[in-house]
Amino acid sequence: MLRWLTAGESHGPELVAILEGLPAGVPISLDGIRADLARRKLGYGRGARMKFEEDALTLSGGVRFGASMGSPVAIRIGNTEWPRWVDVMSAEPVDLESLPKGRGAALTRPRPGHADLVGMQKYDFEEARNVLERASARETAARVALGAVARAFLAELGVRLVSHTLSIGAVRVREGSAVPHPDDVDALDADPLRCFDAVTSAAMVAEVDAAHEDGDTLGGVVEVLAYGVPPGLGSYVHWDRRLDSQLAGALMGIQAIKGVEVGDGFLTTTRRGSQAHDELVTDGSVISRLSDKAGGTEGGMSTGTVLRVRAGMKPIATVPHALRTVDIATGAAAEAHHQRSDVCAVPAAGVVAEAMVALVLANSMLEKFGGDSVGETRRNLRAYLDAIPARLATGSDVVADAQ
Ligand SMILES: Cc1cc2nc3c(=O)[nH]c(=O)nc-3n(C[C@H](O)[C@H](O)[C@H](O)COP(=O)(O)O)c2cc1C
Ligand SMILES: C=C(O[C@@H]1CC(C(=O)O)=C[C@@H](OP(=O)(O)O)[C@H]1O)C(=O)O
Repeated sequence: MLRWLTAGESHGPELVAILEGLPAGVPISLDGIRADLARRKLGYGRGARMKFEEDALTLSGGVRFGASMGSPVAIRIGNTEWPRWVDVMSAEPVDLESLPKGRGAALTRPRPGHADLVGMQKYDFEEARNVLERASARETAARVALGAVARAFLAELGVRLVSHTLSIGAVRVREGSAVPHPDDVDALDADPLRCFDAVTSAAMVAEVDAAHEDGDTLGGVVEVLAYGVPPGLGSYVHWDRRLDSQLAGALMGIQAIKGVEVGDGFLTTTRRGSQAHDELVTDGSVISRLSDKAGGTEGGMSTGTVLRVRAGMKPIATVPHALRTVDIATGAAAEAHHQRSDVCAVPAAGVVAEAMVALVLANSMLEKFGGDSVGETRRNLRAYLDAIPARLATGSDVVADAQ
C-alpha cells in the first residue's frame, strides 16, 4: 500500500510531502520532479505569483544515487516567498502590532467560495489567515511532486499518463477532437491552455482575456488519460476497492474540483443502453472493445484499455470584481478580500489531476502486484498477464509496453 501526506502553508517556509510504501529501485531524479513542478505553473491566466515564486526542491529521504531505497520518500519544496512572510507566518509568537500593515492585517472579510468563513467557525479563529494558508492550492505543488515519483514507478510498469484541457468556461473542444497520447505532452505544455485543439485553444485565450478585462474569473474541465494500465486494478467486491471510486475521491480532493466523470460520464446518461456501452468483438484470437465510452473501467476495475477521467473546476473564487461578504469584525456588509489571484488555473489543475491519478494507479498496482523492489512488482505483473487464459485475452498494449 502506498500512503502519502502533505504539510505546509501557502506562505510558510516550505511544503513537506512523504510517500510511504514505494518499492526500491524506482529511478527518481530531482530534475524529473522539477519538470513536473514547472508544468504545474503553466497556463494562460495564472497570477503574478507563478512568475516570481520558484519551487525550491529538496529530496531529504528515501532516495540514493538516483533511485528509491524502499524507505519513505521525503520531499521539501521551499516557498521562495517566505522571506517576506517570516513575521506574519512565524511559528513563534509575535507582537501583532509589529506586523507589516498589508500582509499582516487581520483578514475579517471572508471570501465567498473559499474555506474562509466555515474554517473560522470550525477552528475557532477570529480571522481567516490560518484557514486560507492551508486551504490554498499552493499545496498542490506537494502533490505534483509526489505524483512525479508515482509516475516514475508507473513508467517502470509500462503505464504513462497525459492530461489536457477540455473546456475553459463555456469554450469547449469540439466533439470528436483528437485525444492526446503521452508522447504529446511537450506539445500540450507549449499550448497556452494545455488544449490539444489549436482552434479551441485560441478561443480559450480570448475567453480568459475577456474575463480578465471584466475583473472576472473562469473554471473549466480537464481530462487525464492513462495508457498501459493492465486489466483488473481495483475490484467490484467492495465499494472502497473500486478503482473509479478511488479516482473520483482523489480528483475531488483537489481544491476547486466540483465534479468528476469517468469516460463519457454524464453524456452516457443521455444515451440509450444500446448506444452507451463498449461492445466486445473477437478476431478469433483476442477480444477487443468497439468503442471506449466507459473510459477504461467496468465494475470498478480497469479494463486494460486507456483509462480516461475528467475533473470539473469551479471558477477561481477570489474574484477581482469583488464579491459581497460580511466584515466579521464590524458585522457590516463589505467586499471580499482581494489582493492578487489567478484568472484561470484550469491548465495547472490538469497537471495536479495527473498527479492524483498517478498516485491512485501506483497504489492500485502495489495492491495487486506487491513487491519490495520494482523488479519484483514487474515480475508479478508479467506473471499475472501471462496467466490470463487465451480465451479471455483482450487486445491492449499492456503486455508489449511492460518492460
Ligand atoms: C492549481 C490551482 C490554483 C488555484 N489558484 C487560485 C487562486 O489563485 N485564487 C483563488 O481564489 N483560488 C484558487 N484556486 C482554487 C481555490 O484554492 C479553491 O477555490 C478553494 O480552495 C475553495 O474551493 P473548494 O470549495 O473546492 O475547496 C486554485 C486551485 C487550483 C487547483
Ligand atoms: C501559490 C500558488 O497558488 C496560489 C493558490 C491560491 C489559492 O487561493 O488557492 C491563491 C494564490 O496565492 P496568493 O493568494 O498568495 O497569490 C495562488 O498564487 C501555487 O499554485 O503555487
